[in-house]
Amino acid sequence: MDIITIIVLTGITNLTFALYSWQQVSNPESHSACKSWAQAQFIKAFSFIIYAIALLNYSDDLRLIANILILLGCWAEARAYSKLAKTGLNTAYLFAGFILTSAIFSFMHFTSGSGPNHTMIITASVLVAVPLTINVYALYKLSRQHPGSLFPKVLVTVNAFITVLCLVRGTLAIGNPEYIITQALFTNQLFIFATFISGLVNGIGFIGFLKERSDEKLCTRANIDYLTGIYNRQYFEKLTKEQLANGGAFTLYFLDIDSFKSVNDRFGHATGDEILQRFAKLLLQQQEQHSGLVGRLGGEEFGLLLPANTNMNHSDILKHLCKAFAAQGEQVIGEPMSFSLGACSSTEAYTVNDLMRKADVLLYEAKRELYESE
Ligand SMILES: Nc1nc2c(ncn2[C@@H]2O[C@H](COP(=O)(O)OP(=O)(O)OP(=O)(O)O)[C@@H](O)[C@H]2O)c(=O)[nH]1
Repeated sequence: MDIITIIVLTGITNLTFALYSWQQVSNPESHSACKSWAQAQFIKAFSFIIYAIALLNYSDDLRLIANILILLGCWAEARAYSKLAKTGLNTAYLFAGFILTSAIFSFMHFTSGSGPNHTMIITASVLVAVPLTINVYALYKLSRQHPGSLFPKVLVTVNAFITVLCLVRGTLAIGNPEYIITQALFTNQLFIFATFISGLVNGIGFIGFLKERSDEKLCTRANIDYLTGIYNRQYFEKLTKEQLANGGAFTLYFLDIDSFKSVNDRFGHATGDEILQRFAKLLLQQQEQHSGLVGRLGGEEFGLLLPANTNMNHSDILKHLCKAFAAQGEQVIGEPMSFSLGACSSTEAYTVNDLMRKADVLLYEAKRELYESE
């Protein structure tokens, strides 16, 4: 296929990906890197179209502009991948990289003689390989962060491939005046075609990864209690059921904050919310320390599942929780807070419903005793 046709096709591919990811920017589940990536694709699409026009019109000035835009697009893409993988690479450094590579490119452009020539192929190939190497680094980090996902692996492979291809192309052009972009050399055509295919795979990989992440976020959100950030009743029940089905030995505790209505009535709903959040935080600490499981069952009622073989006695864990919650109450409302509990061991129930019902009955009895003693 003709080189200019492939360049135009590459531009159209970039434009399609740019429009798609730009549309995703408003999706609340989407990643902030989506916007940077869309910007990079717009710049690349524009630059390839300009490049094709420059070659058709034999315009050196347009070719310079197109090449600088290609460099900008590549650095913008490196910025998007750096954001995605949280490499910590500052945008200012990446922008400085763009300015430096553009300055080198412009200098080579004006000193290498008119028209497309092999010196410019060497220069462009080496300079574009710099942001591409940053892409490879960022995407390698991303694939380490998401070992279960195929998309970062595809992205790192395709970016590594195109980086090597750039360097091979640059090396082939050294000392070979025949090597000009418009020449129908097989390796030249192959390079342009490989760029097109890589751009295609790159876009599919990025969009696939974004989609996977947003699905994951939605799924997590559906399982999390909005106020406290811990599992909601439905998911807590599901995980408890799984533990029971797997023959796990544990005790399920139902914890209910005492006189919570009066906190709302006296100090306001926002203070009540804060108490709930602080209690959930204390429970989360127990989950982490003792490989347990916590969830908000509704209102001011929480579930805590502790494995039978914790490194600390269950009653000591609960005493510690009581003390910590009383202290939180002192801090927020100037009075100690307390909770009542009901418990059921996995050896005393066959189904999760049975387990929860037994814990609930004991919790109800504990509450009754509390009111009788007051
Ligand atoms: N601030 C706040 N209050 C909530 C939330 N969900 C439920 N509540 C309130 O929690 C209160 C629960 O009242 P009760 O069931 O009587 O609980 P209590 O006052 O702790 O009484 P006992 O459980 O019997 O000790 C109600 O006033 C609900 O409006 C929430 O998300 N935030």
